[in-house]
Amino acid sequence: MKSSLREVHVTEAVGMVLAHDLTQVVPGRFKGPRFRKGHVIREEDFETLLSIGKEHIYVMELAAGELHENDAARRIARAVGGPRLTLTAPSEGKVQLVADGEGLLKVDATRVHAINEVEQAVLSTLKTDIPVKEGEVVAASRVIPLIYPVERIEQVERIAAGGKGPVLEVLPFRRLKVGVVTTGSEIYHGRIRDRFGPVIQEKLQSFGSTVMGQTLAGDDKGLIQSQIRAFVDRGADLVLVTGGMSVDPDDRTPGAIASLGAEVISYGTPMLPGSMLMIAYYREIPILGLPGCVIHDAYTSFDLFLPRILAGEKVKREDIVRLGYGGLHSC
Ligand SMILES: Nc1nc2c(c(=O)[nH]1)N[C@H]1C(S)=C(S)[C@@H](COP(=O)(O)OP(=O)(O)OC[C@H]3O[C@@H](n4cnc5c(N)ncnc54)[C@H](O)[C@@H]3O)O[C@H]1N2
Ligand code: MOO
Repeated sequence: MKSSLREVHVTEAVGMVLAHDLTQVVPGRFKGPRFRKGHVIREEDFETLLSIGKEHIYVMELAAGELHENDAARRIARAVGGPRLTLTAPSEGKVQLVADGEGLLKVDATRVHAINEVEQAVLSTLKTDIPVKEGEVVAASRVIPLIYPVERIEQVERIAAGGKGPVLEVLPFRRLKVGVVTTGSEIYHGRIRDRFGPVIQEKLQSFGSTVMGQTLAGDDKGLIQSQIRAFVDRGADLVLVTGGMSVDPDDRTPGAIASLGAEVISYGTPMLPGSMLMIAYYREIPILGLPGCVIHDAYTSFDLFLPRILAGEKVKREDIVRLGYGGLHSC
């Protein structure tokens, strides 16, 4: 049997039950459901219904193998939503996935693309690897028609289940102890005031991590190395080395980190600002060489990688290489 969708003029529809949400748009003031699915039409609704362009309403009977848009949207959202995500109730046929707490959003773009290949299924997400806050909407699902074939939803469900882990999830941030080694003879000798410390302190604090200490190393390679080692020995989960990242002969940070015996993932990142960033691992602890721009630019390559490190991910060479495309922010 095929579903039936019978059209009834609003003035004839008193006592009938709405089959879907009806949207009102008042530009600049309101966009949302004016009447909800399940609402029983009353005479006093006529004027409003006609003013939002609804001369007819629909009486719907679903056949076997068919789903109401709300149920279809709910099933897509359930199929893709992983840990630390909650679903909202459908509204205007749309279900939202909301972060339960702050963390790093992971989205499997390949499966999102495959799901959107399914005719008239919609899964719209934020981009992967961004930090999200508690209560933030990270994705939404819906289908375009009011009545949707169940076999297409089953196709969506197969795609969602056919990969490693969920399509979407939020990884919690770990609370790290962070050591800061500040290079530069101008800081060491007190010629200028250090401006890295406060910036780093604030960024880490906003993620719930703490700076366990900051030491000054001048431009002395041996001192930079011993201070990094000392932080690692004292249990640092991350060491940030500030300044001295450019090509000047007395900029010693990259050389100091490399000759520690650290595994250097990259010195140089195709994102601006932050192209002189260095990422290395020493005894499994991430060591980041931070360029001067971190002091004055609100969003650099450091801000892109920090949330991933806080979520416990190890940065790989390919993560860095891929940053160039779309990586020009400001410089
Ligand atoms: N010839 C080239 N020049 C530069 C290149 C390049 O590839 N070739 N890259 C540019 C980019 S991009 C950046 S970013 C900077 C990297 O600078 P550094 O990280 O080496 O920073 P410094 O040279 O040590 O200092 C630059 C500037 O910032 C002041 N500074 C440093 N540390 C602190 C601190 N803790 N508190 C306050 N101020 C600090 C320092 O005194 C300098 O004035 O290189 C570009 N140049
Ligand atoms: O590391 Mo540099 O900003 O690209 O500012």
